Amino acid sequence: MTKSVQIYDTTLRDGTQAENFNLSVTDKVRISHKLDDLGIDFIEGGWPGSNPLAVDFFKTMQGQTLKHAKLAAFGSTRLFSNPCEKDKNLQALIDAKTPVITIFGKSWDIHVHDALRIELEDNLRIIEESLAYLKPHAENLFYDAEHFFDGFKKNQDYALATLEKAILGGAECLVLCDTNGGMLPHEVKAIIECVQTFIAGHGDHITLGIHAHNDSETAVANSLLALSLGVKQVQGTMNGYGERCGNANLTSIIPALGLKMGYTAESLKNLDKLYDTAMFVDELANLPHNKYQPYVGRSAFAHKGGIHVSAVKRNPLTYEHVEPEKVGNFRRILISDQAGKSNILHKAKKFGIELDPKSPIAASIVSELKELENQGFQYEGAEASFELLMRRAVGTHATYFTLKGFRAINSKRKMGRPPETEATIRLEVGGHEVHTASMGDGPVNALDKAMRKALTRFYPALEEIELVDYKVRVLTGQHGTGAKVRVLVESKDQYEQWGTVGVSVNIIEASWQALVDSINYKLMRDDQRHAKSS
Ligand SMILES: CC(=O)SCCNC(=O)CCNC(=O)[C@H](O)C(C)(C)COP(=O)(O)OP(=O)(O)OC[C@H]1O[C@@H](n2cnc3c(N)ncnc32)[C@H](O)[C@@H]1OP(=O)(O)O
Ligand SMILES: CC(=O)C(=O)O
Repeated sequence: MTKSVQIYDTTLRDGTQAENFNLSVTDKVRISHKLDDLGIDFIEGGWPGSNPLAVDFFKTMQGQTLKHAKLAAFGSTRLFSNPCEKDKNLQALIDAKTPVITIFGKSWDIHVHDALRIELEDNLRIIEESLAYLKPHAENLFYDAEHFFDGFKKNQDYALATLEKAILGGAECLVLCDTNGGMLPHEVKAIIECVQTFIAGHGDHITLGIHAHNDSETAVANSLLALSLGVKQVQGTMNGYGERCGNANLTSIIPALGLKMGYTAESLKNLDKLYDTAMFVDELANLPHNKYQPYVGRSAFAHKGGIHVSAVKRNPLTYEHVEPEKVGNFRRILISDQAGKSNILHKAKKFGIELDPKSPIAASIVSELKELENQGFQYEGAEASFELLMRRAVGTHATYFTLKGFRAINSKRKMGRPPETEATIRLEVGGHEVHTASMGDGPVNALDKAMRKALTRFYPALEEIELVDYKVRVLTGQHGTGAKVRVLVESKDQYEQWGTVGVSVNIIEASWQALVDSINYKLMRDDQRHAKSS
């Protein structure tokens, strides 16, 4: 028998309660369509009683069509001092004109006394009355029982009484919230079973949902457990964004339901869009992607240890719990001091380098790599430098220029005035000697400019290179300003982006190595492209 589940995404509401996670109306609209493409069933767009941005968003969405998802507006029960028809929050929910309305109410007695400062009976009234008032305005009416688990542990009868009032008010789904995120899986089971027995007497049209926060790192586990017990709706956010430590991460829950638990839902038909959706949300929120995230992280299927790589190449099941393609992710093989021959052979194939597994060159590349990594080089983020290293080892590299000497001068003449920097360089290119100079914002910038000035005469395509990132890392184990540094340079042209690395006790020398690799890589790739097209 197939089991169905409703996926309710609150990235646009609870997600935006996360520190540094902010979205404009346009971002929210774009994310809504992306979530709809993924097949999310319900998209909670915001709290219209809270801010004008949420109101604008719902207005904008009134003119848009979603293929599958239903939009939900979120708010609270009415203020005790207001009758429903005068409560601004309830009016804003109606004005949002969404097919779904979700309101939260208090389940925990201390919240009623200390946060709302009203009597327990009065809270029961506002829950029932608010829901009953909203009922005619919503196709689906959901009730978020805030702090349900904590409330249940402290005063079970009262927590259940709030649910009863929500049912009487007309809520069709009672969403049990672990608002403080403190619940552990073994506690969740007993509470859900008790609630299931309680609601069984109220007809089978009432369903349960779960909304878990991640303060104990158990939001996904608690949600999956709840679903396995028969809960029908799961609420969460993309990449787990949310108040404090975040919400249950739908990018982990959705694939678990589809690939491991035998559920059906629209988004489970589109699992291969999950990685792309997760990246899209990070991109619009302008937050760095968490590469270590399960399923959708860039490292989720990145194999580093030689033993792992060797086995994965023979059978991916040996070190992968699911196929990366199923969630739109892909397998990566990393190069580091933990690599073995299998990592090297994999890269050789990827770079189009012929390398006999039995040849001593493969083994010598592994030892050279380990020696260089020991000196501080790191190739995980500098694959272009590694490709050049491999080509030098097999003898298929080209020499585009030779250094005859460079000088970088940094002169500071007065306190409070910026220094002046200048670099001169002498290179030999195809039998010609070139000698150029350039000023720069700093010695590395001046050197980069002087080198390009010298080379673009011979290789005009170098003008296409853009330096997109320049990172310096002081390597531990050495002293203060005499420490070794590792420089990582990220470059791009119209075709691709590539990383190169340099290491030295001298930051200019380390930068020079990374810049030279970047230029050599560009020229090599252009040659390969020309060879292919001719
Ligand atoms: C568990 C959750 O994540 S719930 C969602 C939480 N999200 C947010 O708070 C973000 C949006 N919030 C807001 O924009 C504002 O807090 C508003 C507009 C909702 C309220 O703003 P203000 O009126 O200035 O009050 P404030 O921010 O101090 O919130 C406390 C008020 O909410 C009331 N309140 C809190 N929960 C509820 C509830 N479930 N039902 C009714 N009222 C509630 C409190 O009683 C208090 O009102 P009071 O001072 O009249 O007693
Ligand atoms: C409703 C909600 O966001 C919570 O209880 O966490």
